[in-house]
Amino acid sequence: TTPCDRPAPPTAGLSHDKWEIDPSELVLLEELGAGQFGVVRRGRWCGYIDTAVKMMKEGTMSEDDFIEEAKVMTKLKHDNLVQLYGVCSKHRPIYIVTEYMRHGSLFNYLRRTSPDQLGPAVLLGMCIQVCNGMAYLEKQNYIHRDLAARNCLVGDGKVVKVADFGLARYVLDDQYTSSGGTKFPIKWAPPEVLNYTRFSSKSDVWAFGVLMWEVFTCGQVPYGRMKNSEVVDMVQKGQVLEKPKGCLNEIYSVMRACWRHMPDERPSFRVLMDKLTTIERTVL
Ligand SMILES: CN1CCN(C(=O)c2ccc(Nc3nc(-c4cccc(NC(=O)c5ccc(C(C)(C)C)cc5)c4)cn4ccnc34)cc2)CC1
Repeated sequence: TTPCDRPAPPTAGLSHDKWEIDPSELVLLEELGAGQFGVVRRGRWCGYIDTAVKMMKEGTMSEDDFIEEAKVMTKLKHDNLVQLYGVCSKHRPIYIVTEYMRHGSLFNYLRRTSPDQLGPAVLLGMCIQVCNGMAYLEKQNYIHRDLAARNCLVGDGKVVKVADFGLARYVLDDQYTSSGGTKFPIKWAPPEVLNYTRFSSKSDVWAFGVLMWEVFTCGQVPYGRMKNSEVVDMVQKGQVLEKPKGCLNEIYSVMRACWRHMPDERPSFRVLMDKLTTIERTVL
């Protein structure tokens, strides 16, 4: 069903798949950047809804599998998830249409915003918002597979939302999908993913710990300029990221809990929400 106020034709309910967007309802505007799949542009839908439109470069993703999954993704609704509005899949390249987030990725926002605007309370608030979105995905038994500050987005009023959840499953580039590949997000991966590619909500928790480190360092790159192979050795040996400068011990302890070697010993996102909101309420 289209939000364009034109009354949908009587057959719409039957033939029209509600996750399918009619490209004639979309006006494409400026380019926002390029990612794993190609160009992303801002768009206007039905003349009034701001959107981000990923134009999927041919051969970069398994399109039919993704279009099947899009039906499920459009049902995932939470204030801290970037909402998938739908897809334009009747032409090539296919478009993935989501809500628009005006300030871009959390990673770039942290690096470009002056530190006085990023006090501990603001940084903790950002982590809590990501944790909230991830706790909803965990409850839906939905694994992100590439949680990182680059895959979270910032909107009006410093709202932070998790983007591109589950999309990693449809990338065809094996430099990205295999843990030995040059584009695999090694620095956000726990031992069981490095060794067995075993993804779970507990591997998302490990990545969330690294995201917390990215936030409390205001956008530094984890493990600096270390090579992927050196990071793998370090993680296998149980060495983890150091406490960011000025980061409260209570907050660093939560990061450390996310980096426990055994997945089952890591807290769930539900438990992380309680830990982080308790710190916010009592310490900050
Ligand atoms: C004042 N500043 C000026 C500069 N600036 C911007 O240009 C800017 C403003 C808004 C932006 N918003 C969005 N940008 C994007 C965007 C832009 C470029 C690339 C991407 N990401 C991708 O294309 C992408 C991400 C992840 C993945 C895998 C599957 C690997 C996980 C594959 C592909 C997203 C998506 N969005 C979804 C909702 N809102 C946005 C992005 C950039 C930010 C504000």
